[in-house]
Amino acid sequence: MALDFVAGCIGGCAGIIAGHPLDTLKVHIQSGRGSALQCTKALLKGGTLSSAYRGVGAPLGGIAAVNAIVFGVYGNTRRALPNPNALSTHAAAGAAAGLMQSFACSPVELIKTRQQLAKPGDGMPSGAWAGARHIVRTGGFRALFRGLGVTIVRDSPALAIYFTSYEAMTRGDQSVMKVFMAGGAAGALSWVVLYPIDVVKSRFQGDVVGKYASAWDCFVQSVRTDGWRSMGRGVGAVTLRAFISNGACFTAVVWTERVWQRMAAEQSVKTFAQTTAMSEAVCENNDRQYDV
Ligand SMILES: NC(=[NH2+])NCCC[C@H](N)C(=O)O
Repeated sequence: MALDFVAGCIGGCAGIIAGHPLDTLKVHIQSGRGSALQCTKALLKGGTLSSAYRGVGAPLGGIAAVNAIVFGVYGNTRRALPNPNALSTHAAAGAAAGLMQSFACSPVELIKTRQQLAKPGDGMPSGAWAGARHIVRTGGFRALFRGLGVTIVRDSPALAIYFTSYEAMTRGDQSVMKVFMAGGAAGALSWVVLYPIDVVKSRFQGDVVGKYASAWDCFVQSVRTDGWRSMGRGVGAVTLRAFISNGACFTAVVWTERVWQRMAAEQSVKTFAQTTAMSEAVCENNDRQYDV
């Protein structure tokens, strides 16, 4: 359990760091800032590491909470179901995890999205906590949960697909290359299938002026003004991001598990040696005392 959590956190951080610049590109394309090429050029103009990582604080800071929920709910649901190894069980446990993590993930992504889209002079501070406080101050506590419903609709099926496809691809051999490829493919699949929902979510959460009354209204208005094609815009960026990010994530998870297990094994060898040395000392002492 503790291992799942530590590995999940290290993996999550690796995934975020590897994927954030492409995530920002995705959000810009989704929000209608231009084509993939135009947005890439505009973002590269920023040119610094700090502009590439603007908005990374909230996901990085929130990953512990999000992954505690994801891996906790996923593991416990799996074990509670009658057949923990069936693919359908992985799917059900993934869906449950996706539902529960949305309550943490949605506000985290709201702060991230607002910071990624912020322009100078918007008054949006760059730190994660300052960003949260700004949102609460300007829109009340409820504003922090704008987009919760659409996050649930995206992430329950997404995490079912994610865990089921990863499991199906890694049965048997777990070499680093295979883990990276399977993690990447599972991540990419989980994003591509539900992509239009993510477009609506980014647009809805990025809307600071209250243009959209609800996520549904955001969908209707977006299709009406920007056409159906707007629902697929940015899918290239998201696929690349998801592949790199989730490949890195699962590789770090498996690496952490291996290091942990090796440390645990070394520890038990040490404990065994200590116990043996101790009992030998006791024997010797007895021998001396009783003169045998
Ligand atoms: N569509 C999803 N939410 N898929 C689950 C993958 C989550 C993973 N942390 C990522 O950001 O890629």
